[in-house]
Amino acid sequence: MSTPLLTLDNISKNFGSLKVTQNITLSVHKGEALGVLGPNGAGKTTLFNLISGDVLPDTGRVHFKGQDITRTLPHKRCRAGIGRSYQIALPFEGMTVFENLMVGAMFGGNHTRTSEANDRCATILERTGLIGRANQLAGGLTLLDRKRLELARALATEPELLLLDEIAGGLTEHEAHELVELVQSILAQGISIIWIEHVVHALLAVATRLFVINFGEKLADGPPREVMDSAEVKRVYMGIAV
Ligand SMILES: Nc1ncnc2c1ncn2[C@@H]1O[C@H](COP(=O)(O)OP(=O)(O)OP(=O)(O)O)[C@@H](O)[C@H]1O
Repeated sequence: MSTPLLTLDNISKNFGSLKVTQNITLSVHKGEALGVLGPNGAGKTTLFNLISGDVLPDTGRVHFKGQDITRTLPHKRCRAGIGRSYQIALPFEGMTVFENLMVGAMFGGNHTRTSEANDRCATILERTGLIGRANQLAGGLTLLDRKRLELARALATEPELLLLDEIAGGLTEHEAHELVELVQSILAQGISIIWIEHVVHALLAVATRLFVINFGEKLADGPPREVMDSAEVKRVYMGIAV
């Protein structure tokens, strides 16, 4: 098999006496959509923070495209191709939707010219259904549009690996369906994805593999159906006694 795009090798992280990530080993290959599941507080967002560099591990190594990035700063990881959305969207509220994207494109993208970044942002706004909101202030957006903007901003940084943190929560069925289609189109474009999501049916519509965490430890990693059918996953994640 080809070199993985991302590898976490035996990563651990404690916050004081709390063991939030325990000996996690994980690989993601180009073209994969890895779904991440786990109960509240299991350590899913911390896993993203360890990948994006917002948190540094106590032990273990992180590699991206074959390079050791264990101690690399977040902005450098972003420029290397790791884009992320945050669970709580915090756009620049006093800036327009378009300006928010431009910040991402100029910061993380590979554009030397503003006109290139402009074109790219317009394309992303079109794809994410935000083109009609381009000149609106981000602070006035609905929940769905805030989630779209969070994803659009991450896309503007031109990621090869996109980390999505609970983007479907709180959406109506129809809105979640639209979001799934958007994520599928991003995947089809060749961008690899890791998606933390409690809305399981949305996740299953996209994930090529599932990774389940419990108390910071890996509980399961494999094909989605197999993982969802596992007695241990049903017990821990869905609260079903088997
Ligand atoms: N910076 C921090 N300092 C101290 N404790 C933290 C910190 N970040 C996270 N934690 C704790 O680590 C544990 C795991 O948090 P994390 O946000 O990674 O879980 P999660 O699986 O994403 O949860 P949720 O599904 O509720 O979003 C929680 O108990 C949380 O309170």
